[in-house]
Amino acid sequence: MIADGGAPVLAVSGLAKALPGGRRLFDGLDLNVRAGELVAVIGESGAGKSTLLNILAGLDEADQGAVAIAGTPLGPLDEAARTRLRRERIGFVFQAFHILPYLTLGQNVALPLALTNPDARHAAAAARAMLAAVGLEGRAEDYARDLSGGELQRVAIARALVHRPALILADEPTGNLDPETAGRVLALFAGAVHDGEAAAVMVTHSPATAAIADRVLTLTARGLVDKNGG
Ligand SMILES: Nc1ncnc2c1ncn2[C@@H]1O[C@H](COP(=O)(O)OP(=O)(O)OP(=O)(O)O)[C@@H](O)[C@H]1O
Repeated sequence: MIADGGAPVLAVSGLAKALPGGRRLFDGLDLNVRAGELVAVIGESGAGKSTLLNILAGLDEADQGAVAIAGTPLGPLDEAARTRLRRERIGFVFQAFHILPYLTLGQNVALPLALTNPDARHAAAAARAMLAAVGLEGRAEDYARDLSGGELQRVAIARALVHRPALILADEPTGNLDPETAGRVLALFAGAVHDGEAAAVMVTHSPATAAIADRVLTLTARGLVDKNGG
């Protein structure tokens, strides 16, 4: 379901980014994503998809343009305020944000809550509920090191969603999964976005993964374009 009306959760306008050597990745990039909407970003290798996600998260700087998350512009925020916004408002399913092998599943999933809320009992209960929602009921005490790839990916999704972020950023959320597991993980991910009324941007190379999105946009040097070139 795509919510219509209301301010977008993610509002991006006029974004431009060039590499240190001068190669322009994109220019004039606009993107609005509303609550409950899942947008897939595809494009050639090296087009700048991961760079774009990093800019949306405030982890990298654009050369021009503006990004606002839940009405808060990133531009004027200092590093501490950006970190706080990230922890409170964004859920990440990134390869770089790996699940920690020597923590239990419950501890891994509770991490985003532990960073913002000192109520450990609430965090543990919320983590158990979120693990159950991704099909890992009763597994909170298991260690992450013993999990399969598909199970780990589900833990990563539970961790990205546990603090009910306004915005979810995902980089290849089904990377390295077999098609059947990938399908299950994706359905779960899309359901969580739609039910939780989060806005989500997901970068992928996989047409099957992109197919579950509400919109599929291709990253080009002139920004994000849809299938019809608009
Ligand atoms: N810190 C950096 N300094 C210089 N070049 C960089 C830096 N980070 C990324 N690049 C370059 O920017 C370009 C875009 O990289 P990015 O990872 O964003 O692309 P991508 O579209 O996500 O690619 P892929 O689909 O292969 O993951 C690449 O040519 C990469 O080599």
